[in-house]
Amino acid sequence: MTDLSNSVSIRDLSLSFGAVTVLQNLDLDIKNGEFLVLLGSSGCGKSTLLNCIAGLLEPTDGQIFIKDRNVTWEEPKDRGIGMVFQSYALYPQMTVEKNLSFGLKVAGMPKDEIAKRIARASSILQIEPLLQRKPAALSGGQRQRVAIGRALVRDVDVFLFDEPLSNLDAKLRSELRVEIKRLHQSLKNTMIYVTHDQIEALTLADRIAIMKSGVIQQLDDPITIYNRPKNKFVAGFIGSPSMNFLTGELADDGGRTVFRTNGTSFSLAGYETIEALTPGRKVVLGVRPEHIKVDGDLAGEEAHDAIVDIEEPMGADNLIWLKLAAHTISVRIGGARRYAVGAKVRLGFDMTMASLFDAETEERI
Ligand SMILES: Nc1ncnc2c1ncn2[C@@H]1O[C@H](COP(=O)(O)OP(=O)(O)OP(=O)(O)O)[C@@H](O)[C@H]1O
Repeated sequence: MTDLSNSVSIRDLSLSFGAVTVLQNLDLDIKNGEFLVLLGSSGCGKSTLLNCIAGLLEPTDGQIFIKDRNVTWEEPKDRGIGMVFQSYALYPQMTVEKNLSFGLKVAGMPKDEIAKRIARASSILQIEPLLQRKPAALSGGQRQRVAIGRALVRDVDVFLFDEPLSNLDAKLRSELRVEIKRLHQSLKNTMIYVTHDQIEALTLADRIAIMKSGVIQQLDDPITIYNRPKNKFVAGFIGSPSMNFLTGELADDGGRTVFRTNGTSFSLAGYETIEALTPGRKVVLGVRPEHIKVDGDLAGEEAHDAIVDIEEPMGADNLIWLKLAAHTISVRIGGARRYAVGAKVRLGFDMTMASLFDAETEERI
């Protein structure tokens, strides 16, 4: 049976650097074996939160529990965590093997146990052929594997990753991403992973915590975050190109409420039973590029006139940017379908997949 108790619990955590408050009264529970991604743009406080869990920063207030033990004031080495940084942080003068064994030796672990752990970690990470090399003779991807190995040999409860793939080129990044996922599937340890890369977050996470200005905006599984974003910030942060936002208002159209912008009306499928849809309310309609259909597939559906502005063919997909009244809209269609710039087309919005936000609070309706 899966153990659903918490691995890491953060209670009422606050941290300020002098007058600058980075985290304020933050609560977060991470389950045993969970892969939790802290996602947010630069400066939102995700590294600060990770460093508090690691014990590299002292919180101003609040508590941190790992496996039900209050570790708020414990040394990093006593917390049962292993940390992997963006910068690898390997000892340049030591071989890979020494880099892996050093911490264990200092802790007084018997030689044969150290050898066993290095053999296991280097087999999992496929770095056996590199053990006698020094870091300077390794590629970035290999160095990061060794850095992960150093956390692995310590046999920790919780792995903490701080943007571990940011220094690698795009191809290597996607390869190592798959390996980290595989590592989690086989080890089943709790992993907390900081990134600003939404693809890493969507592909790796069991749950994503999206942060803005030190506050968790939404904590959910990737599909929920993608399809039912809690507010306009989350909706716009996840998804590339970004969700289309149309500002307008609700209006009464012969007894049913519709969304109206620049004289165009959109029926609100899926929202029929929501009482908050008062005519006159200012709202923002959010629709992802893949939830808009173009021409052909529109038999009998509500359609809106638009003009093709720019085409961005991307191989498997074709991204087209269109002018719809005063709005610029992006639509993702199959790569084989091409449109001439200036072409007049008709768009169908899949309103069952759309999101409505209050224009003022930006919260989901
Ligand atoms: N020692 C410090 N003194 C003052 N302010 C700091 C200090 N360390 C971090 N900050 C501030 O705290 C905020 C959060 O920083 P943090 O590094 O946690 O952000 P982040 O989301 O991880 O961003 P990045 O991805 O750029 O690392 C930032 O505004 C930063 O300038």
